[in-house]
Amino acid sequence: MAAPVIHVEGLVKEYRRPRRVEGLLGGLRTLLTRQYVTKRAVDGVSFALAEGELVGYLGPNGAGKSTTIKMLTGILRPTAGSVRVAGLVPWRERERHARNIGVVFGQRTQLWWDLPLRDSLELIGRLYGVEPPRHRATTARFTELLGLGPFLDTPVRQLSLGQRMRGDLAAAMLPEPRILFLDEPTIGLDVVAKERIREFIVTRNREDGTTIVLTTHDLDDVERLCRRIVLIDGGRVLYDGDVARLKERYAPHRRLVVHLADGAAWRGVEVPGVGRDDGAEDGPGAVTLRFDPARTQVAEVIAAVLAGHEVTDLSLVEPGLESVVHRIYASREAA
Ligand SMILES: Nc1ncnc2c1ncn2[C@@H]1O[C@H](COP(=O)(O)OP(=O)(O)OP(=O)(O)O)[C@@H](O)[C@H]1O
Repeated sequence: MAAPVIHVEGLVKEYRRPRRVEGLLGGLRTLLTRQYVTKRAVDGVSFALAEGELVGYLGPNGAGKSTTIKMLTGILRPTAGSVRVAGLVPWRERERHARNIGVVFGQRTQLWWDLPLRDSLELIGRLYGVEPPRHRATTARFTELLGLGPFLDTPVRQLSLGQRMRGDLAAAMLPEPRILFLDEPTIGLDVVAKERIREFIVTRNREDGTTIVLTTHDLDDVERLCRRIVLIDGGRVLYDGDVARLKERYAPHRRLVVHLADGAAWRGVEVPGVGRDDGAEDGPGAVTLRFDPARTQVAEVIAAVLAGHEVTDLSLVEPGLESVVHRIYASREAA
């Protein structure tokens, strides 16, 4: 990898909270004795991102995602470990760092609540000192791509969540940052708004080479946008790599759904390693087979099915990321 644009090494963040003792006397004791409980939210996370990567940073609730992002954006100072983003230490060189990054938090807005969206975008250009002609051109391009036109003159407080999110994304990208942090950018949006936002993210990454770190619980976002994911739980990295390889590792099987012609009976297939999928909820006239594509070729399975049956339809089902990730979380909980 060329020199990474984000380099995280042994990152640790501990939160310290006063230990609470119940009751009035307990409250007094809390104040007097000042005992603390320490919560290690991030526990030795390391990863490196090359310029232009688009990575999903995933994990269940409380895994430590937001805490990591807060350290990468310079909001929080780590307890231990190191972070460099575009060569800077985020919490130490906050102002210079802020010029390199864009941040969108799905639940909050950075737009001016009382101003029309158009004015917010204009102000951002001035704040970041973007040359006016360039700013006008970028605003026009993003207005078109994100469909902002119909509500540019509406005060931000009157925008729907989907409209506001599109406005927030435009605002974050107008200064053309090298790195974009997106925290749940599609939360609560309808499918059309989600798609528009995903398209915009992909385009910024491909066309402008923006490095993007995406935190989301929506695995459709990840399937659509990311080749690589970093999966964390309990503050530690569980997996870092290709989405495709993750599926191969945790869900190696494929499924072939066979729809039999009216009245045809299922007589089975004699191919080693191919069997009926016990977990599948087959409707009438449908049979689901399960096989490992590393051992058995799909063409072989199909040929065997067709040789012994009259079939109206066949469909091959790839494992979804959702089921793979659920399986990983569940195996962690059971451990
Ligand atoms: N300010 C804080 N003080 C104390 N503990 C905190 C604080 N912020 C987060 N935590 C704890 O740190 C852990 C990690 O929290 P974090 O918000 O980073 O998780 P997350 O992966 O972003 O979760 P979610 O998906 O629910 O947003 C959790 O156990 C959380 O309760």
